[in-house]
Amino acid sequence: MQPPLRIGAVSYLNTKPLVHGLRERLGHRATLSFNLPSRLADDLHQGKLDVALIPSIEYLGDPSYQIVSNAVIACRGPVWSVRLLSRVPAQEIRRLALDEGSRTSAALVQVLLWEMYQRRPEIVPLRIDQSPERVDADAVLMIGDRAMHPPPRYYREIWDLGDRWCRHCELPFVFALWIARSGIDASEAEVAELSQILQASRDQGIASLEQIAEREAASHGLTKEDLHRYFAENLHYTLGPGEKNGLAEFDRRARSLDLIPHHAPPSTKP
Ligand SMILES: C=C(O[C@@H]1C=C(C(=O)O)C=C[C@H]1O)C(=O)O
Repeated sequence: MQPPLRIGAVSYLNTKPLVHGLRERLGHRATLSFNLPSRLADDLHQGKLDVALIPSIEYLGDPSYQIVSNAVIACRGPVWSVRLLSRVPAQEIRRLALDEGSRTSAALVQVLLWEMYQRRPEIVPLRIDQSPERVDADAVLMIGDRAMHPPPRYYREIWDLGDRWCRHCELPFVFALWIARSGIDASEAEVAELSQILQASRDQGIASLEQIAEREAASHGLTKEDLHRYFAENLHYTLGPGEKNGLAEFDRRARSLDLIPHHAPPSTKP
């Protein structure tokens, strides 16, 4: 019998509607684990996962990667959970701290700063356990659950990067996609079946947004109304023609700044 596929999903609230009932649907076919987007990307690349919900820029950086579902994390306007917090006017940012969990938004903020102000700030990391107050930088990019709470101090400018991109380009933005690496131990029929399962979980999740919001809100310090609005109005979960155009546009702009990762092939893939 072939070993179960190893599937990795993002550990943030934004992914709850995509993984609704997923474990049950997968049964013995696959294992499901959760992690930060950047770690999922590294684990997929190193062959520690077979399929994962990874940052879109990582997909753009590896031509051998295959999209396995039209279930995605995207937005068509303000996204709420991807924010630039700047202590200085954005055109004066010299040192920028990037959330360690991010790859796509980390590139997106650099694309926007370049296109709007011709600025290429020095980049430093914002560790996952580090508060934005404690980093020595003019501005901080934060994503995921921690970016959803009001920042604890005064910032000169706060950007919602979903909103900024959508207004700048008049296109949706795709943050993450379900990707299979090449060489996995699964037939085409099994990948097609997985694709159906991921879509069914998304569809079921979208039909259960109130229930998910009710279940998750309090433990994340949010009201169920706000969390429901995040799922229903900020996030968009289907890769349609607009999202594909947005992804192609992001590819072009990030590539022109050399922000697409160049992956050397890993020496051994287990
Ligand atoms: C909207 C979000 O999308 C995410 C942003 C990602 C990135 O910046 O690399 C990757 C996966 C998504 O979880 C968010 O995390 O808030």
